[in-house]
Amino acid sequence: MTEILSDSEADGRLRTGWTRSGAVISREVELASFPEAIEAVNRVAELAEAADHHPDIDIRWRTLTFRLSTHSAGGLTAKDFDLAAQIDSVL
Ligand SMILES: C[C@H](O)[C@H](O)[C@H]1CNC2=NC(N)=NC(=O)C2=N1
Repeated sequence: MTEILSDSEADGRLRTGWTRSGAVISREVELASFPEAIEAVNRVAELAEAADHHPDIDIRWRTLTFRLSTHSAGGLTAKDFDLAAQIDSVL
């Protein structure tokens, strides 16, 4: 069972570009074009499958929003911050 992080633990792990709202962390990013945004989504999808942890993804033309929370645990866990770091590495 993955442990839920306290608010202060979560804030301490928050990466630049990400914000926390309750039990969710999110990052918005604007790519150069719609096809580039879709390619970015595909890179994130590969990472998510490998990690068996999946972000909610909002696609609006070339702006993407990634939201992470560990639904099964009902809060933020290390899995969210690990995947956030991986997402950053492919954007
Ligand atoms: C069995 C499998 O580990 C779970 O269904 C995973 C899949 N991806 C997931 N992704 C996210 N964001 N939260 C989860 O709780 C979750 N659970």
